[in-house]
Order: sequence, then structure tokens, then C-alpha cells
Amino acid sequence: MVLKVTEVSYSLDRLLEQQTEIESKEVGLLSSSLSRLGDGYLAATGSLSLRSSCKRSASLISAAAEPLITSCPSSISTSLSSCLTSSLVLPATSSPAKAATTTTTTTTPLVSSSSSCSSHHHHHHLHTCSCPRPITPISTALPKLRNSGYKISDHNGGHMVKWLTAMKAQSPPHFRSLIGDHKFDFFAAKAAEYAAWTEKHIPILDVFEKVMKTAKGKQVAVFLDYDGTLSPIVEDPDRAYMSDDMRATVREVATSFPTAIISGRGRQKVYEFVQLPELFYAGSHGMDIMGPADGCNGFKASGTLAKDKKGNDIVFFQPASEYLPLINKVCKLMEDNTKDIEGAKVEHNLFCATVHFRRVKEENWVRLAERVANVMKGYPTLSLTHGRKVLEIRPGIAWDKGQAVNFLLESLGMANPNDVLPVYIGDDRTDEDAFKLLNGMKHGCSILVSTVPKSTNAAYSIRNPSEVKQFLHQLVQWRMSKNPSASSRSGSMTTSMSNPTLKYKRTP
Ligand SMILES: O=P(O)(O)OC[C@H]1O[C@H](O[C@H]2O[C@H](CO)[C@@H](O)[C@H](O)[C@H]2O)[C@H](O)[C@@H](O)[C@@H]1O
Repeated sequence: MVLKVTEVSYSLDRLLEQQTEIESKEVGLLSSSLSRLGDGYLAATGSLSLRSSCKRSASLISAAAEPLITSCPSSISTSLSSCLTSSLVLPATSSPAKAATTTTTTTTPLVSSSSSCSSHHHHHHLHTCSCPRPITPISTALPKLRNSGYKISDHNGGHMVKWLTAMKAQSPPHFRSLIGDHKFDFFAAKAAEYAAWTEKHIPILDVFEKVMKTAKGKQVAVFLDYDGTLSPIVEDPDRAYMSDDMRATVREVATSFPTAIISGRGRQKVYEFVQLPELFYAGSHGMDIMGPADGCNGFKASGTLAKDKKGNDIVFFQPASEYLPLINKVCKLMEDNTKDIEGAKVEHNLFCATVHFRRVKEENWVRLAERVANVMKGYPTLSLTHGRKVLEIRPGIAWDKGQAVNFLLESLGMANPNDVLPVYIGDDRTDEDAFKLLNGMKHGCSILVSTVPKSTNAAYSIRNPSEVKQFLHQLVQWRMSKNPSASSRSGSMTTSMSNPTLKYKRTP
């Protein structure tokens, strides 16, 4: 009996998205357990090669595999279940994951049977033969947006409904409400969809060497989104911590390449999470850029010079500074107007305000969006965008993450497209502006973080923060192999940017 790794991995990812309590260490552990198995199969007949040292991980893997287990005949399901839950269980001996049946895509159905196979008619049977088995169309399983009776009536209404529908589609599949073969088919079809999507947005880890060959003779610059890229998505935005491992990796990246974090969050908040003074930070979707005045990896940015509270020299650029009083006002209004909606949260991101839907019951989403639209009506100089279960209010100026990357490249003296290879990794709609910028350049490596197919401008894909860490690590290794003394520059980056004094004035 075989289970496809991508199936378990996919349902695990969905499950992890729903968990708020998992430490990122465990997430990494789980993901790497599965990714070590490649795109092959978990053979439950002999030994599974999943290993871990954490009981909670085991039960999570077990839960992730639950939809598959319930599709098996009970004898197999019991042994698989006990395999998965007996806390690791499994000798790291041979690699059944790389069984002869292994393929790199999942377009082949997870289970199959010979043409004479009678098990097609067995309701809870996991097939082991090779005839194709029909897959239930996913659309029947996708949840629909429920209308609470409110109407979104402002000029942005059309977009708003589209965004809410997109948000809904991002919700983890409700596999617990599917039964038997439907669960099985749902995950099989989803995995096949993802595999087809990765043909257009190739997994960067699969083509790392090839892509890095194009970096020969060029300066690589690294731009990283924060939420969903360096830290896993969690329910409470105040608890979106990055792991110590990830921090150490990002620090290494910054000692090897000019590096910036480009986030929708307020810059101060993202700095509190990352705590690395040697980087550039662009908060509020790029409207609040700051970095060490003595540069990053030998590259210095131009901009307004200032000092932080500790007296260190910093350089900053705030193209929307005059909007600050307005954003303060709208943020307050938004809070007052949404406080009766359970789970709604307004996050003040300095030059942007973010309204969170994640902890709001889906039947109240339209109601919340209506409140946002009503407040927005009074402020035509502001604009509205959407992200992962958020609506974001921002200054209506032509400035976005793409512009911020462009600004940083120019101010770091890296504007010549022949000499530079920018790498940008992000997971959200607002990262698309940066992907577009890179695509318009001569060289550029745009990478979307996603475990599900998404419409994107990114050329490459990567599954989750754990894989991002792996990619960044490979990048550092690549740099070291080209220039073993590269990391020695790190010692010079001593500027501390904690609690910097901000000056809200337009910079030249
Ligand atoms: O540009 P980013 O660094 O990705 O920031 C975009 C938004 O990220 C945060 O929200 C997202 O992550 C939260 C924590 O995991 C999650 O609860 C939320 O649903 C996501 O949308 C942040 O809280 C927002 O302020 C940022 O704008």
C-alpha cells in the first residue's frame, strides 16, 4: 500500500496553516521530514521513513494523513495509523520514498488499480494497482462566500467582493467535512493541480544551480518579505515570530549580500521580530525605508541621514510621510467602526492600516468589509489593497514594494541591470509589484512562497518558510564557494537600529 508524499505533505501544510500553537522549530522539523522523502511514496507495507523526535510532530503528521488513512481498508489504516502515531516509529534505513513508482509530478492519481480491479467499487479501499481512478472535481468541494445580507456599495465594491472570494478560496480546505473517497479525491486533485502549476512556476530548489549560473559576474541582492516568508502565517499577528534558525540564516545572508526586508508591517514592528541591525528594512509596504548608514555588505544607501536613539548613524526614506496624521485618524476610525465584530483587528502599520479578517467568522466577512468601505468613502486620497485575510488602507501614492526595491537598488549603486541579480521572495499579493519589477529587469529571480497554485508574476516557487531557509542557506553556500572570505565582512556591521528616532518629513 502506498501513500503519495505530496498528499501527506499537502494536508500537513493545510493543517499547519490552521495551527497557532506550533513552534516554528516543529514546523521546520515536520516539513523537512516530508521534504526529505521527495515526491515519492510512503510505503506503509514495510517501514515508513518518517522520523522525528517530537511527539507533537508525530500526532500532527498523523492528523495530516488522516484523510488518507480514513480512505484505507481498516486493516491497513490501523497499521498506518499506529506507524504514524507511535512517535517515530520509523527506521531511517532504506528509502521507500524513492520507490520505483516515484514520479516528480502528481498528475498520476495517488491510487490506481488494474483494469480488472474490483476494488473500484469498494468504498474505503486504497488501490494498489495501476488503472486510473476518477477524481472528484475540486470545485464541488470548494467553499463559497456566504452573504450576510450586507451590500458593499462603494465604488470599490466589485473589487471587494472579488477580494473576499479570493480570501475565502485561500482558506484551508474543510477536509473534515468531506467523507471517505471524497477526502481522498480532494487531496489527490489538489496535489495534481499544484504539480501542474509548478511547471510554470518552477520550484527554485530544483533549479538552484542553473539559476545561480546566471549570477556569474553579477552582484546578488536579496529582498525578503516577512510574514509567510520568514515566519509562518499564524492567527495572531503579534505572535508571528521567526525561528532562531531563520534569524541566523538571514544574518548569514546579510553578511554575504546586500539584504533588505520589505514588509507591509510597520518597520519598527518588523525590526522587533527580526532583530538584525545589519539589514535594510522597508516597512509599510516600502513607504518607510531605513538602514545602517555604513551600509550592508559594503553597500551604502543614499537618503536622509539621521541618528537613532543610541546615536548610531542611519539613513532613511519616507515617501508618504505627510500621510501620517491621516493614517492615524483613519486607523482610529476603523477601530471604532469594527470593534463590535468579533475577531476583527486593526493593526497600525505606521503609513498603512491593516484590517485583519483571519479571526472573524466567515459569515461576518462581508459585514466587516462593508465597514471598511464605509470609512474609506470619506478619504479619497487613500487607497485599499488586499492580502492574506487582510484589507489594507494606504496612502494613494504610486509607491509599492516594487518601487521600494527599485529605490534600494538605485541608492545602493546597483541600478545597472547588467551587473545585478536581485532575488525577491514573498508570499502575498503586495509582493507581486516587486515580482513585476524584477521581471522587467534584465536579470532577476522572483520567488512566490505558496503550497497552493496562485496566479502570480513570480517566475519561481517555493513551498514554505522552511524551504525559504533552505534556499537562503544554499545561497550563502554558493557565495562562500565563489569567495570563501566573503563572510568576514560581517564584523563591520555593528550599527544598532533599535528604537530609532523617526523624523516624519518628506525626504529629497
Ligand atoms: O508584507 P508582509 O511582511 O508579508 O506583511 C503583510 C501583512 O502581514 C501580517 O499579516 C499576515 O500575517 C499574519 C501573521 O501570520 C496573519 O495573521 C495575517 O492573516 C496575514 O495577512 C501583518 O499582520 C500585516 O500587518 C501585514 O500587512
